[in-house]
Amino acid sequence: MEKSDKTFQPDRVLSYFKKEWKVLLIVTISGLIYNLGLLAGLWFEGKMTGCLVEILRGLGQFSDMLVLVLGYVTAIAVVQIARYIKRFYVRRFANNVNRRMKEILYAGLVRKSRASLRKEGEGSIMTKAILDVDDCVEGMRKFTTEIFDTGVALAAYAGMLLWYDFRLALLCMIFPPISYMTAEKMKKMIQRTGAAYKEQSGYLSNATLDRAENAITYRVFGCEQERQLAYEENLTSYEKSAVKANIWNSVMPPVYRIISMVGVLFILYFGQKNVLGTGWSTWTIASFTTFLACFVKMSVKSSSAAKLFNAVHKAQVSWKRIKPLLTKQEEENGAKARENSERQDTEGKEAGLENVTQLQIGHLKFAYPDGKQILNDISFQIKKGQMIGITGPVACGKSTLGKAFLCEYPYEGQILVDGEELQKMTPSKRTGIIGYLGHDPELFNDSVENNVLMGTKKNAEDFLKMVCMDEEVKEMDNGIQTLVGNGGVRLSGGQGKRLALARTLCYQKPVLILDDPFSALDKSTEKQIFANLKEQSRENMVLLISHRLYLFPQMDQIIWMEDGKTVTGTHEELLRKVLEYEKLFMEEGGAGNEEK
Ligand SMILES: Nc1ncnc2c1ncn2[C@@H]1O[C@H](COP(=O)(O)OP(=O)(O)OP(=O)(O)O)[C@@H](O)[C@H]1O
Repeated sequence: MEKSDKTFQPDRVLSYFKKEWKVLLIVTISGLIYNLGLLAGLWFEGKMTGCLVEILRGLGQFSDMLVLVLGYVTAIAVVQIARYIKRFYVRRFANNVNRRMKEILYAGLVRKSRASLRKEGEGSIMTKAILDVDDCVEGMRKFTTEIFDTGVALAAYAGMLLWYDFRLALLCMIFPPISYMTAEKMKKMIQRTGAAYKEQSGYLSNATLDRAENAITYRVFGCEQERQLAYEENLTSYEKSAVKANIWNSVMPPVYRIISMVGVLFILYFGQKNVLGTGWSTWTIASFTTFLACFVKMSVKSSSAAKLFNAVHKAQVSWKRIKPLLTKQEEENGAKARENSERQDTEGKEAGLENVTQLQIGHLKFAYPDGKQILNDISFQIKKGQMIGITGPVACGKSTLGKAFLCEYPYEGQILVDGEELQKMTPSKRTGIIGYLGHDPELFNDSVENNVLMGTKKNAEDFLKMVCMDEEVKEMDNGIQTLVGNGGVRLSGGQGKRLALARTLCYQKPVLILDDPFSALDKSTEKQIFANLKEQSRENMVLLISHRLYLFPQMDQIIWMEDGKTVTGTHEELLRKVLEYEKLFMEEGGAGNEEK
């Protein structure tokens, strides 16, 4: 696994070029050889034409021609080999940058707060960001290629033209810049249509996800027809925007090429005057041929420079969008989380944990930005090795209390981790301390194994065993490599929950918040997993939110929540203090169900 590089700045394009300096050095050397070979080819072409004329006049030798032909063939061979090497390494450069950017991007998206993801639309942001990385890298690849294919070659051709006849050269060279300016003028249109296309493709991916995830609900409630129409509308807008963007992208390059070629007309007129000895310079046929060939090549190259503008403009739009997601913090967070998790594997499970001994919650108050006060003056403590059960009536704020630890929204009061305020910690430190499993298992369309490991190199089976899922997974079509579908659609509710729990346990954290992790399980599986969890979390602190109380006698402490306030105590104390708690516990079988 690649370690985080201190000097690397993920939000600077130059950093990606610097990181690939070795590959770019090979590109530079092969690019220079390629361009020198191209010039040599043109020089040989002119010389061969001149030699042919001499032979036809009976003044030249065939042996001279043979030497020129051999030189020409060698130049072409060198050009082709250098070209192959250059292209191979430019592609390699692009692949390396693409992989690096996507790694940082995934780390960023995985750690982005739910609130901001929801605001931007999860599907949309993911799809857009991945497309953006591709466009951006394509721009960087084209830029790297064109530096040699265009930049160096243009300078060499211009030098050669000026050397043959500077007046004619200056006259002809007016047109390529006009072609550049035209490309520059078209920039806004290409950017606008490109951005519209990206936006539509984001909407479409959202609509597709919505159709897949909520298909049954729409069918049951008879909204399928209406949803289908809405989807068709999305598809039509997407097609329209794709066609528009493509037209602007493909129509303009031929226009740029025609503009830059206009100089040929001047060469034919003034060039023949030079050959006849009545022009600005005195030329042979060979000089005329070389000049014309040089200009044609230069025009073709300048039209690719104009094309390069398009690619770079597109890349700029994409870069602007993904830049905020490519931050140093996210790069380090991703690397740190994986390193920690792998260290746990090699040095024993406790080694990678931050050493946290105590959590103190004092006068905690919380309200959602658009809502009423949900938590109102909550205080309790938890020590290393303890497990706390949190329960209370429906919608009393249990999940909200769990989420407060994620610091997605500001809270009042304190959550102190060994005396340090959680809210003031850096996100990377907080991520290293708080482990969280919410109602939504948040599974992605990959194998069972990858859903557990999320990039770490542990043994996924160990964690599947802890959540009593190892046998079930073995019986799946492709065992641990079985794809679970987007959001885990190919799994049962209980399997999805357990798989998410396995992932949470795989990324051991000192504080573990589990929001109703057993809701879709039968009692015997729940008991077994609970026993494994207790065993595994002797070095953690676990806050377990649940409606099912029959395991609560085994908790070190219980928090009863009601009206944003709490009553804290042992199970026995709660039975005495809170009538509602006693009632709920008895309804589940009471003492007969206790598992001391
Ligand atoms: N993102 C949100 N924005 C605004 N209000 C919210 C949000 N999430 C939850 N609420 C509100 O906060 C209150 C508490 O919700 P919460 O999910 O924390 O309760 P809960 O005790 O976990 O419920 P349950 O027992 O059903 O799991 C509810 O009134 C809910 O409507």
